[in-house]
Amino acid sequence: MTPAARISAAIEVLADIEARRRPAADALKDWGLSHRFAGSGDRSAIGGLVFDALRRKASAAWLSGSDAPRAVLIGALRLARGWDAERIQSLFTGERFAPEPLTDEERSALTGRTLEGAPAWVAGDYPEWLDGQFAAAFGESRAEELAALATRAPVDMRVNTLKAARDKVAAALAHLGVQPTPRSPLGLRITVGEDARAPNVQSEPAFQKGWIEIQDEGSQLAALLAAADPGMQVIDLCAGGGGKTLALAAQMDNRGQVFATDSDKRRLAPIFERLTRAGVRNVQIKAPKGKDGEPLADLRGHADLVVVDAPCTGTGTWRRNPDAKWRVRPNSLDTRIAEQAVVLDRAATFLKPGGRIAYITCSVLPAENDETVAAFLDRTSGFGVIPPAKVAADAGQPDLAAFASPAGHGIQMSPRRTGTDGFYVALLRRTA
Ligand SMILES: C[S@@+](CC[C@H](N)C(=O)[O-])C[C@H]1O[C@@H](n2cnc3c(N)ncnc32)[C@H](O)[C@@H]1O
Repeated sequence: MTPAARISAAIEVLADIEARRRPAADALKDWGLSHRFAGSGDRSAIGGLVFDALRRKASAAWLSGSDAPRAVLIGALRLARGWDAERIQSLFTGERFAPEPLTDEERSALTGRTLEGAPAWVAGDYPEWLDGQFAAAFGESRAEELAALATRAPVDMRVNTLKAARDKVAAALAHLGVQPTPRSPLGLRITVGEDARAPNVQSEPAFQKGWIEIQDEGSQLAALLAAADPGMQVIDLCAGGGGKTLALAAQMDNRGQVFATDSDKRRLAPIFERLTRAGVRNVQIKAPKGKDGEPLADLRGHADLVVVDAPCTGTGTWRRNPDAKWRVRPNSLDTRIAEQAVVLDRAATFLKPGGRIAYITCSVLPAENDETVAAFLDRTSGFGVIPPAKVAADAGQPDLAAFASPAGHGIQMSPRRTGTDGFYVALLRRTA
């Protein structure tokens, strides 16, 4: 397919997402199935265009003066890819498979309109109903913070220290242009280029040998801040596919024990193969036992550390999942907040005196970060917050102390602040 034909296809997919209110991944998959001539390069280029348009949907519509899929894509080519009117026009020729030529209005919008005077939710590309939450999180800099969350994320990997050192892995992946991550001592990063196409890291021998896991630097830092030491008894209560479990086991150098569980058995499925590939030997998977059964009942009062990588809205990962930001609804936020309370109350039952809960989300909303922690502390005696500066220093990341959350209970990362996804981490110690 020509570059122009890919743009026409992306407009078609955006129209389908809009008309049928369906997830972008489903619309892209269907498009691929009904256009079998398109190769994998075409499909990934079209996906890149669609995701760039979703990242900048509100600001692109503002610039173009219309929220029609074609207008949004034109605006996004300018905003996300820095294309000028001439370059855009060179592809909008109306020739075979190319989109129709730019109209006079489209051309004048491209050259004349700017984001000056746009409200924060337009400049920052987020749903207006979340403005109060972002104002509480970031104050006057919320448009800049959210604009950073609307950029493309790099591909980050965590080096598995059970099997390899970072230098060795960097040498093995030199052909992908990897660089060390700025903060995590375990991370390597590949910056994604203008065409938004990321290399297929999973097909690399280094991946297959278990030297690396794909994990955002913020997620790596969250695991480091949890400070699991060799020999500890650790519970990973929301283990899901095991991203944090693997990081904790490596930090513990395969010594001590990690008990990994999740309320949804299906989510645990990938973990078994991942543990084997990574050479992890100190993890026990505890599948959930129906509605009321507690698979960790014999660990009550025993754990040094319970990691709660909580269910959340995922606002901190909008760079990677831009579709999600236009799909999040007030009732889904309420549901997540209720789940967070349940999981924190459950976590508290496993700690021995002096033990800690690491409460982690990939969200930047105070409602599911500081406010969830504050509500837990209000209803639970015998717990206190470990000051973020101490948490940061103990994990060998003193610079993160500068990013304390608004109420000061945790550390709030973000693309603009820390160059990572928007992870939140609070450490709570059982004092009695
Ligand atoms: C953010 S995801 C976990 C991601 C995972 N830790 C990782 O690093 O790949 C949150 C998980 O919490 C689980 N969850 C939701 N409510 C729960 C509960 N009450 N107890 C345990 N797990 C729960 C969900 O099924 C989901 O897998």
